[in-house]
Amino acid sequence: MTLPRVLSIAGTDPTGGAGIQADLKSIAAVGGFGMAAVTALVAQNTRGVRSVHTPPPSFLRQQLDAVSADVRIDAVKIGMLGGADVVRTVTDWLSEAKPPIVVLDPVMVATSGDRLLAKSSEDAVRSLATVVDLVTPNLAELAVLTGSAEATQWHDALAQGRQLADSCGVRVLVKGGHLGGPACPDALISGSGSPFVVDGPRITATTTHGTGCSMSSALATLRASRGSWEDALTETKAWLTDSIRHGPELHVGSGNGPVHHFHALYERAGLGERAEPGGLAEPEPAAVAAAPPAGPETAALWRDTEPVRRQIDALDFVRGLGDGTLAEEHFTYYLAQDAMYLRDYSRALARASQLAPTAGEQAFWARAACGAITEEGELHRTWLAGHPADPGRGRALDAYAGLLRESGGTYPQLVAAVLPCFWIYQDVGARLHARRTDGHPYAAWLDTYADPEFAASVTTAIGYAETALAGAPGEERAAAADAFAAAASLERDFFAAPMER
Ligand SMILES: Nc1ncnc2c1ncn2[C@@H]1O[C@H](COP(=O)(O)OP(=O)(O)OP(=O)(O)O)[C@@H](O)[C@H]1O
Ligand SMILES: Cc1ncc(COP(=O)(O)O)c(N)n1
Repeated sequence: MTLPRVLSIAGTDPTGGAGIQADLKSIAAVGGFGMAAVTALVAQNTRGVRSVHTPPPSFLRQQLDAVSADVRIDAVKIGMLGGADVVRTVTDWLSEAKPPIVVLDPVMVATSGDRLLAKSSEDAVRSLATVVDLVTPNLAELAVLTGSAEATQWHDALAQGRQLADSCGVRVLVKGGHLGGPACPDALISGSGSPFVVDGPRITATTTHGTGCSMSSALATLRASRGSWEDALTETKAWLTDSIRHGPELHVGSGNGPVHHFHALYERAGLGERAEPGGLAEPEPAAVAAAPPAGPETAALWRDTEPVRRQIDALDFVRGLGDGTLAEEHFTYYLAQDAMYLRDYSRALARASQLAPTAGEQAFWARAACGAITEEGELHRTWLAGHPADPGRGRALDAYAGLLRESGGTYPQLVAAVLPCFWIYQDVGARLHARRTDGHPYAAWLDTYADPEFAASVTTAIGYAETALAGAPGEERAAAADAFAAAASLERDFFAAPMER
């Protein structure tokens, strides 16, 4: 049988993990012949997007016509479109070329948090969704397409998928990649039948750059060769899960790395780094790495606080917390202060939710505000129940609470002020956790801050900070950078306080 000839219409990623480069690898990996028409040239890497160059839509049309005039196209995958005139060009071409299978991955925002579709073009993408066979939004894109808040629960995501399927008369793939928890389900929703759900484990690796691109092109290819969407999804899911799992073997980039599209082929050929004997080890080191910056703004914040972060690492308190030699008296004092801090911190997060410009950010900060006093607070309540202490508010605590109160003037400043408590904690927690020994006395603390779910929310917070800072006027941006630096120093003082009393 002829290999399916599959055309990707998408943007580029020069690091090869997302966009057209990922599409071509996916199509080849699952048994198709890949072709590509470029919508936009994107200067990006595994850490984020730097800039986008969009050639005239008439030139995209020439590319599309050149392909359809010569090649019988078995399936099309559409990815990044960038703007409404590009969406129109693709829609017009589809109505003339009439490819038999069309999958639309409605790319709007990259994993790094950078926008890849102008906000004003969201309606155009919604109309394009009515003329394709399958739409594969992630949870944030599903929320935009249905005009809802981003789903945090699987059943809400399914309800939004159903809403989109009904309103656009299209088949929808609801993807659980952005949900918390150990599972990563995906579901096909169409017509009035029940969803076709394929379960998969969540891999604790950061190699998830381009998963949406890879998935949609593999689905287009396998739908063409297998003949049913259900079979295509089942096969795509198994292949993609393994590709994410093997991603860390590639060592590409320091941000969210690519998946290993050809892991099975390379393994058979004995190429590249091999999986651990005895099976595929969960990539622990990737799971405990510090979250990367989301772009130039957060990269600058992180770089400028390096000296303070080194001081934190050198503190006796932090060293003792890491190797378990810290006296209980100091840990108890620290946790008692931290329990009070979390109440203040939660109020600052709630204020960030109040000022948030988008519903997604509003929900995220509100959840974080709640989590600070419920989940994180639980750790404190459990320890302090067995180690009663009533030390009163220390100086470092008051200074930190003061900074959080005073930084509430603008959204970028407030987000910058709350960010170190996410980012530095995850960085310190993850590195200490990596050296954690059995029977460690402070294991519960280390586990909380090295948790992949916490790491995911840190990445989200960094992404929101990047967007807020990038869009802020110069003066606000400077105030935000000051707030981040001040909060980082107060993190250091807070860790130093128990032993300096
Ligand atoms: N950590 C993970 N472990 C296992 N599967 C994952 C993980 N992250 C994403 N996936 C899977 O990858 C596919 C793409 O889902 P996701 O929700 O990440 O899409 P996306 O956000 O569009 O992707 P992209 O990161 O390219 O924008 C889905 O099948 C999802 O279940
Ligand atoms: C050209 C292009 N298309 C799509 C994505 C989304 O992929 P991700 O969300 O994994 O960054 C991207 N980064 N670049």
